[in-house]
Amino acid sequence: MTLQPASEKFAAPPAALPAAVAGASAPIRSILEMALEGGEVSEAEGVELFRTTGADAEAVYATADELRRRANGDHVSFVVNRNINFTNICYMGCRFCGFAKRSEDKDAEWLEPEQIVERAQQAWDRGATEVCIQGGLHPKMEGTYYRDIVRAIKAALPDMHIHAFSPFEIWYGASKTKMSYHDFLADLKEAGLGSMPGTAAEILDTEVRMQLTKNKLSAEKWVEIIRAAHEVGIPTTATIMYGHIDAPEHWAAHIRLLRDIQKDTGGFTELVPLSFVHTESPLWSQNPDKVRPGPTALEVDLMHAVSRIMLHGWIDNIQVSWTKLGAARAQQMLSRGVNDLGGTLMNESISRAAGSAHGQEITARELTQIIRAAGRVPVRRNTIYEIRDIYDDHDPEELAPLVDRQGRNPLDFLDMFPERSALEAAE
Ligand SMILES: C[S@@+](CC[C@H](N)C(=O)[O-])C[C@H]1O[C@@H](n2cnc3c(N)ncnc32)[C@H](O)[C@@H]1O
Ligand SMILES: Nc1c(NC[C@H](O)[C@H](O)[C@H](O)CO)[nH]c(=O)[nH]c1=O
Ligand SMILES: N[C@@H](Cc1ccc(O)cc1)C(=O)O
Ligand code: SF4
Repeated sequence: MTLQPASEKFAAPPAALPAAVAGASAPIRSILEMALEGGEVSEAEGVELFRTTGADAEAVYATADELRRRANGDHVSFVVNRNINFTNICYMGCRFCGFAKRSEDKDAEWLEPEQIVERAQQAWDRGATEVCIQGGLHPKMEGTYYRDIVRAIKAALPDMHIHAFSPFEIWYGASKTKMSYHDFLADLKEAGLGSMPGTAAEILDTEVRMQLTKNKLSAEKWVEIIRAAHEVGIPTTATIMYGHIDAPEHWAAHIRLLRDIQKDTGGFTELVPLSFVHTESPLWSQNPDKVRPGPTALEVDLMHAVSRIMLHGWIDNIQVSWTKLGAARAQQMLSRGVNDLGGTLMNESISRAAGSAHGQEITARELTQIIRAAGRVPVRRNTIYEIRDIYDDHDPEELAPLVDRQGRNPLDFLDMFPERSALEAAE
């Protein structure tokens, strides 16, 4: 991989301890001081940090904020992208998922390659640099469909970055075509796949996965596919879906596992903590006594902060998901170790299907306002975190104009998407 471990990019400058660390209890203070001196937080120490409250939790946030500042400075990034969920037809039966439908359901969807290309073209015309493509595991789909999608988009839009297909989809395509993960991935890369979402990770623990997904894609297979992707030169994101039947022990083990992989491959671009959205999730509605309705506010704060601390020097981009948390909470996460607000998305549907009400899209203008209001500098990036624009003019009225490829401001004409307006009107 060409991606360089962040530890080599940023030597840890000795700095004064954040004041809040002094207010922590002795055991927490010693873990945080060690982390601030460049030490590595172990899995057991991670669990301790996840269990903090009050002044201890404040010290964890201050440490995360300091490490974020050392790694990313004042920049907070985002990418202009569009989600294309080419089908929601899926029979895998993951119990947390509100997105999957059966073929006969009235809201079942299937997009042909021409329709996918049309959406990618509209996104390109609005200034998107990435399409983020994921779908259900349709029972009648050919394993070669994944490659067909990539080829069709690249033929029309050679410069569009294709960020697509979770390890679960790769497992499905490789099984259907009877190819090894390595060969299947190399084939996709050759067709033009740029990177992969590290979804389907959920909680990388066998017992938890038995209850969430009947272990259809095991933790070991998720890791094997991610390692194979990094090996063939496909970077991936990393995710953790938390706040259901999981506990701090699972979170610390999950994050340590991601760190171990990163030490070998350098292939992760970012971690995206995904709060479990319970409202329309069968997992919750069928077991409201045993399943938590998503993480508490404290858990959300700690997830972002402890991830930053445990991954420091290895995965230095911590993304908050505005679609799970909404804009206001996403902004608060900027003081919990977060340096990235993810994508504009244009058509978010997975969180919506699970009951989330934060809309299908956020404009780049809204993102820049959120970032500025937090006293940081908005930065537009591409998928692999190369900086494209820095909006360091702090007068909001004099924003550097964000202009699409036809010279229009792509951020202010949402009515170009009739399906969005119709859905939003129906809410
Ligand atoms: C819906 S799947 C689509 C791709 C592919 N079918 C898969 O499972 O990997 C993508 C991801 O959405 C997330 N997701 C699904 N339902 C969710 C929910 N109720 N709350 C939070 N995240 C959810 C999970 O992390 C899942 O891996
Ligand atoms: N957090 C969510 C994302 N994040 C992914 C980004 O939008 C982007 O694709 C990635 O950072 C690579 O550049 N996407 C979703 O669809 N839903 C989320 O909740
Ligand atoms: N975070 C994923 C994308 C994603 C996350 C959550 C979702 O519900 C859907 C998609 C990525 O790597 O790009
Ligand atoms: S999470 Fe993915 S694989 Fe599982 S049911 Fe939902 S769409 Fe299907």
